[in-house]
Amino acid sequence: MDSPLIVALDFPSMEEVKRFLQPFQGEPLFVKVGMELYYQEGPAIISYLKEQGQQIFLDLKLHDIPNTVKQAMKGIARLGVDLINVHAAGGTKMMEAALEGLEAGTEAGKRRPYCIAVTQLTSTSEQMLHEQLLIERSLEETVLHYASLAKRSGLDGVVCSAKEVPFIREHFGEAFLAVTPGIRFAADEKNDQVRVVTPYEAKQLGASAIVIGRSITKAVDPYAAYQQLQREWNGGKEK
Ligand SMILES: O=C(O)c1cc(=O)[nH]c(=O)n1[C@@H]1O[C@H](COP(=O)(O)O)[C@@H](O)[C@H]1O
Repeated sequence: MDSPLIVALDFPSMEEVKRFLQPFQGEPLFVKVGMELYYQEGPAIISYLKEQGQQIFLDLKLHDIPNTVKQAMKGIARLGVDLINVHAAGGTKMMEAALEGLEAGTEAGKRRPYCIAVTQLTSTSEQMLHEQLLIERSLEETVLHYASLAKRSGLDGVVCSAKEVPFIREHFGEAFLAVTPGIRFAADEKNDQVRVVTPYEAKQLGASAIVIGRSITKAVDPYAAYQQLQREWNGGKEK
């Protein structure tokens, strides 16, 4: 992945995406298209963003029986996105099927999209894990276990909080991608996120890439906020 700063385009329409991207003209980004945008605009939004030279993380968090995921991934690979995700909770057979589908749908001679597995959503707390999901192990143990399932299935990495990246690095090395949402500037609201870190901390903790939405998209000046993101990632002091 070329750029480690992934901006979540969590907008309801292509018009709003165009408005947001206006100040970034001529500066291709790594963007994430998630459920809100993709379920409204479909493959057309991917074509548009590719024409604009953007790298694309298509965040659809697939989680279904292996055959359904495999067939869906064939179509996703044909869209020509750079990165896609599944839920590790789907298990190793589902993750292996995801890769088979991606390989089958990728044009000959091209690299298949990178595929990473969501471990525990960054909106999940340890308390929620125990009380709602009835998982007795600690959050770190669970993330590590799901990461080992992803690794065993041949996936390229995981989605987790930057807080868990040191454990991931210790067990799976530097090449295994650790893509981390739940990113906020120090002064920002957490909103629905729980396991939150700043861009500066995420870099220090060893994240491969960070995913950031509202701290940029809802900023008074999104372009200035993106520049702050770049500064922090490059070692600038937090404010
Ligand atoms: O897979 C994801 O991208 C994802 C996984 C996760 O555990 N937590 C998480 O927040 N995300 C996504 O990352 C983005 C975070 O957005 P903000 O909270 O606005 O920065 C959203 O689009 C989420 O859907």
